[in-house]
Amino acid sequence: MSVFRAGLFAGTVVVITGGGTGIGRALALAFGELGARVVIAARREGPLREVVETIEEGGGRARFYTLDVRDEARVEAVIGQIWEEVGPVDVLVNNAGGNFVSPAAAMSVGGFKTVLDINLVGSFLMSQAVGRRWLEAGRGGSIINMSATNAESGSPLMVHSGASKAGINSLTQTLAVEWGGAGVRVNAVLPGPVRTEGSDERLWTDEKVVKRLEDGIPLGRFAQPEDVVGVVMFLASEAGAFLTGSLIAVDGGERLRRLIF
Ligand SMILES: CCCCCCCCC/C=C/C(=O)SCCNC(=O)CCNC(=O)[C@H](O)C(C)(C)COP(=O)(O)OP(=O)(O)OC[C@H]1O[C@@H](n2cnc3c(N)ncnc32)[C@H](O)[C@@H]1OP(=O)(O)O
Ligand SMILES: NC(=O)C1=CN([C@@H]2O[C@H](COP(=O)(O)OP(=O)(O)OC[C@H]3O[C@@H](n4cnc5c(N)ncnc54)[C@H](OP(=O)(O)O)[C@@H]3O)[C@@H](O)[C@H]2O)C=CC1
Repeated sequence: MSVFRAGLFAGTVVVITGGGTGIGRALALAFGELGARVVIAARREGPLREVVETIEEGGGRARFYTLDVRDEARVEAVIGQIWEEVGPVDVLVNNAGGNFVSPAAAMSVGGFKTVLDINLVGSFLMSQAVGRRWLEAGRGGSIINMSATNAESGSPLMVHSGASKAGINSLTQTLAVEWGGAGVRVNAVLPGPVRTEGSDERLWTDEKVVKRLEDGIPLGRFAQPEDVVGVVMFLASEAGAFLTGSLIAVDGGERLRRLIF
């Protein structure tokens, strides 16, 4: 049961990239439960189809489109299709993301650019395709970018991810200012470590590291995808009507901890 009121997002079209797994999946299910028309988009059909079926089994409405957020032509085509087939988008959640652990000195420029392209360029392309249509139609909307706390701290072995998320924070603030007059709000959520399919496979593979990280989280546990949902709902709803350009950490206090004593 959601703490938000039933039907909060009825009549609202919400697009979530990377909505087939992890944080994006949790968001898709939550928006579906609150009445949104949920559109999820990522590369693999299997996880997307499962989420759409789960939402529909619960009485919600959802559909999926396959796309790579790095592919400008495909992004433009899919956003055009969504406008025609589902309706004008109200909320865009740029959640698709990639990361892997590598010492900076050993990372290929291809690896560095790959993560920049997915996280930063992908968020730009999606925001541009949706934002252009909002500006042309003279209607507002809400963009929520999935950043991370490594944007604001030194997180070794993630030089590509940290740089991309810092870029996302800047993108968030600039678009908030540039499009604010048109009624477009742009905010970012910064999770700390979260257990998800993608991160368990690539980042949190060593249980000793997980335990050490967990011991350093003031709220005493690792985040689950559901921990990120509430703040996104808040930002997407009328309760967030006067928030734009805000960067909100959701990390149980992890970023503040200094192990001195
Ligand atoms: C503590 C405080 C916490 C701080 C708080 C916590 C902050 C965490 C922040 C973020 C967390 C997350 O994002 S968790 C989300 C994790 N989920 C995901 O990553 C899902 C999507 N990921 C993917 O699809 C892949 O992993 C990814 C590599 C990113 C993209 O796949 P692609 O098929 O496009 O790319 P590929 O062709 O395989 O690879 C492209 C290039 O990258 C290189 N590459 C790929 N994997 C590599 C690896 N493991 N090590 C080295 N290099 C690698 C390849 O060699 C290629 O280099 P060249 O041959 O030289 O070109
Ligand atoms: N887990 C964590 O510890 C943290 C995660 N985050 C951020 O949260 C977001 C979600 O990550 P999380 O749920 O953990 O990871 P997941 O790997 O579970 O989810 C990432 C999703 O993004 C999609 N995706 C990846 N690359 C592309 C692409 N090029 N085009 C379209 N879709 C793509 C994937 O689907 P597919 O492979 O089918 O394309 C996948 O569904 C990311 O932006 C991540 O950086 C932030 C802080 C911490």
